[in-house]
Amino acid sequence: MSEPTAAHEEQGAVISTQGLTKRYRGGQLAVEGLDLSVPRGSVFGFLGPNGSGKTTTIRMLLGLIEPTGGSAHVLGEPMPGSARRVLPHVGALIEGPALYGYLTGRENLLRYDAADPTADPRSRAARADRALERVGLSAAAAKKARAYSLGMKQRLGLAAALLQPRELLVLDEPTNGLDPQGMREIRSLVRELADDGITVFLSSHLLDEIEQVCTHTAVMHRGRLITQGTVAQMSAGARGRLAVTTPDPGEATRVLKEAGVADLVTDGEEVSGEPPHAHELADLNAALVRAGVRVRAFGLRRASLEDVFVSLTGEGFDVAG
Ligand SMILES: Nc1ncnc2c1ncn2[C@@H]1O[C@H](COP(=O)(O)OP(=O)(O)OP(=O)(O)O)[C@@H](O)[C@H]1O
Repeated sequence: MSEPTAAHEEQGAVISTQGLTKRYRGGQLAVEGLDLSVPRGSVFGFLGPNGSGKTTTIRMLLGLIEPTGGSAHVLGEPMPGSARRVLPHVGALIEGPALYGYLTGRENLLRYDAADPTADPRSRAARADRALERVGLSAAAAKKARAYSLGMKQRLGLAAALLQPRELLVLDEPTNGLDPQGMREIRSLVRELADDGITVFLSSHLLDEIEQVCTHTAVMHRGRLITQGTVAQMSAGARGRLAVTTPDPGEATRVLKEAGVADLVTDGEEVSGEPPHAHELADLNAALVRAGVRVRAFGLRRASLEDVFVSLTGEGFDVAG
């Protein structure tokens, strides 16, 4: 087994990949030349439409499949070569947890714990109870898992991933299929885990989810990385849109067009467009008022990750890869 590669951890990267590539046997190039760097302590959102290569990347990071090119380091060690040493420090939840419906939540956790050869049986019950408490399932611990909602099942899966202390949690689409309440629960749980110092790497095809919970993000498109950085940097990098709310959208559109505002879109009482570089926003507002347009609200809307994606790929976010 090789020694930890200090260089990767020195940079503070919990996950780093260099030219990571996967071509499936059928010839499908699922991931191509991926250079990823996940800082320690981040909540890292791995974002991309369905089919963009997220699950394939996660499976390579966890050593479940071999890359066909490039390399990956997790916790400073090469994967899949050091999987046996690395994986005990990594909690993972991919493709929903495997649960026995006829067992209670607590019994399911005891089973998971018993499957871990390094777990001391004498402290098993205490570990299961602590994990249940951490994910807010103590009150439902004695219920059969088949009576759990999807959100509760997902939290039980997280509890299983948290039986041992972890440095890194890898979650593949953790809120997929959940109702809004279930989504909120998982998101707040992710924030709590991050506050406890665990680095969280989660994949999602939901832009607002990444904006709500993540500090950093990497955006995939057709197997390639198109950008990565902090969520704040990314939104700041893309230009926001000028948005005017008015009961006179027709007249507002005319005035704004004359003032050089491009890509004007009217949606009910809101007119939005690309703010012109040369213009002071105050002058635009003054022009509207001079023309008799009644302005209810006027301002720049922060760019969303969707704006970033569209500006980088020229495609909407709903594309199937
Ligand atoms: N075992 C496999 N054999 C062949 N092709 C595969 C295999 N698994 C995935 N692919 C293909 O690789 C590409 C990337 O798939 P992947 O599942 O990694 O994307 P994803 O971003 O995770 O999407 P989703 O959210 O839909 O799972 C897709 O075109 C998919 O059809």
